[in-house]
Amino acid sequence: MARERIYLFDTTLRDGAQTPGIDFSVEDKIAIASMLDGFGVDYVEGGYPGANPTDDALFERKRTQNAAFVAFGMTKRAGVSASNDPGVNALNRSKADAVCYVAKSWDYHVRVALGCSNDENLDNIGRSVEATIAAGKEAMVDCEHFFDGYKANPDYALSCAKAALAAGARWVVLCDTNGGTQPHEVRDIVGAVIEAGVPGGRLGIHAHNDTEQAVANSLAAVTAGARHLQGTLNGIGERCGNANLVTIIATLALKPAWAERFETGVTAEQLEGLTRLSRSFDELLNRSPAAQAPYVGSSAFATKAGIHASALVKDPATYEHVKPEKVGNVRHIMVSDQGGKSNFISELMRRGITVAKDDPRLDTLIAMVKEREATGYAYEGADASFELLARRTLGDVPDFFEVVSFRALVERRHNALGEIVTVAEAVVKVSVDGEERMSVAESANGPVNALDMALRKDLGKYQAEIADLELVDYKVRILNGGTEAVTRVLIESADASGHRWWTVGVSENIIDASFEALMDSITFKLMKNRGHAGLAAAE
Ligand SMILES: CC(=O)SCCNC(=O)CCNC(=O)[C@H](O)C(C)(C)COP(=O)(O)OP(=O)(O)OC[C@H]1O[C@@H](n2cnc3c(N)ncnc32)[C@H](O)[C@@H]1OP(=O)(O)O
Ligand SMILES: CC(=O)C(=O)O
Repeated sequence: MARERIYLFDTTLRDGAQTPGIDFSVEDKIAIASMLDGFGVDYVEGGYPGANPTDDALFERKRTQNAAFVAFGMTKRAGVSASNDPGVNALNRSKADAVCYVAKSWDYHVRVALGCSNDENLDNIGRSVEATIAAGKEAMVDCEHFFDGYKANPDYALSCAKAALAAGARWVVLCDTNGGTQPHEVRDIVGAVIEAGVPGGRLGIHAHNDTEQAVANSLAAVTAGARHLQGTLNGIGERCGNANLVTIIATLALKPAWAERFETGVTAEQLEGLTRLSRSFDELLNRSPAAQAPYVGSSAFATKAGIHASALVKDPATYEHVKPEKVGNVRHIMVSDQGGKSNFISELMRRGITVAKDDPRLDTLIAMVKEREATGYAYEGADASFELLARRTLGDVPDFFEVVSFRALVERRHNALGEIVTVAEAVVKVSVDGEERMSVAESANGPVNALDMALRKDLGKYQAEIADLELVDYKVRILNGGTEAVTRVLIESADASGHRWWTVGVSENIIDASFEALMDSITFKLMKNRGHAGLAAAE
């Protein structure tokens, strides 16, 4: 049976630009439009020409090759013709392929927000659509507040949709602007609109996520007959965001109930780039990807639980609703106090360490991880410290150096210019091959930085090897609180090979905790240099 086509409309650059904290430059918009254009979506809404210089500059050229490039704006105002309305002219003169008008469809809004008559609003919708078609562009209409409007006055809401349709709009898009409509209401209202004569093949949905139902509402609209879905990358958008197009794309493609009946423009090959698309977008926004994002999050196919891991290694289908590789994600079995032998064997294998299930050293390692996690360690976020603990338990880590003592102090004083400065000083004494070496360092960036500098100043024969070691991130978390508090420090390190690793330290004293994580980082680097740890060991 031939599958029906669902049309995907991306509004990341328009409704997404209304997200608090997000501010796109023209270059950002061009880059995102091009990411979307290569991904099989049908429409890319770029913004609102006439509203701001960024969007004016964007719409001086067409920015997509495959997807239709869409300009958004409001319908003409009452009392002026479409040809004399500057807003409508800016849209129709832009280099967009299509124009998406926002039109009021709730009579209360027509009265309060627009201050015109219901009939004038209908006329504004019709004339605006006609002007766009006359300009040689595809026209579509976002019926703002359609669901709330329909509940208040179904006849008027319907007449707005029909005015758009009669004037030739390719798509009439029902908007849940305030985001409070529930899936069963969407299904009923979309069904009623189709029943009233608006064909599903010209009907779309634009759902907001204020009750976390935007994806469910979009799919409910498809169930009822709508064939055009609007959404944004990673669900950004005004207030709580829009329907997450990433989730919608994967669900339509991978869930048999949808995939057997419908197809979108996204191919199976493009789908494998979904995780990359979602993460590249976050990268561009300079924010961390949401670990628990469906399909594409780093936790979407991760398990800590021992019972799950044990079944997963026998057959991944036991605990996965789809295969991670279908969306370009990866399975991740983690080690922690929630894990059993299967988690550990799987993670050790990934690191090139083979250990039998009945090896007593495996029991020792698991017991150590669980005991240490109970005192504050967190190994799922400290891959290198876990690997060192595992290799130490298996007797694989040499004593490269020994720290005989260290001291750190912080002083607030006047400098030579009479300014008040706070300076940290550290002294570290290490022993390499039985020979003691003492290093002193001073830092304006605090005692941990001073200790790190002193520790890495003179490691004797290992000094040259750690020259490219860099500390790139440092996280501190106080556990338990109160006077009993312990501090967990996580340090991310990197070297010239581009490899990054995390180490952990825990103590009642933040300096001790930091020092422990620093020492693990250096030891891991020395192991890695010898091909005895990290990726090199697994190859
Ligand atoms: C549900 C949505 O997401 S709709 C999209 C919302 N997005 C934005 O508003 C972002 C871009 N907007 C802007 O930059 C500005 O609001 C502009 C440039 C469009 C307009 O700015 P201004 O002319 O200063 O008007 P202002 O923003 O104060 O008010 C909006 C005006 O549009 C009118 N209007 C709103 N919707 C419509 C509509 N669908 N059709 C016709 N007029 C409309 C309002 O009645 C109001 O008119 P008034 O000034 O006569 O009261
Ligand atoms: C048009 C739009 O963004 C809305 O109604 O939510």
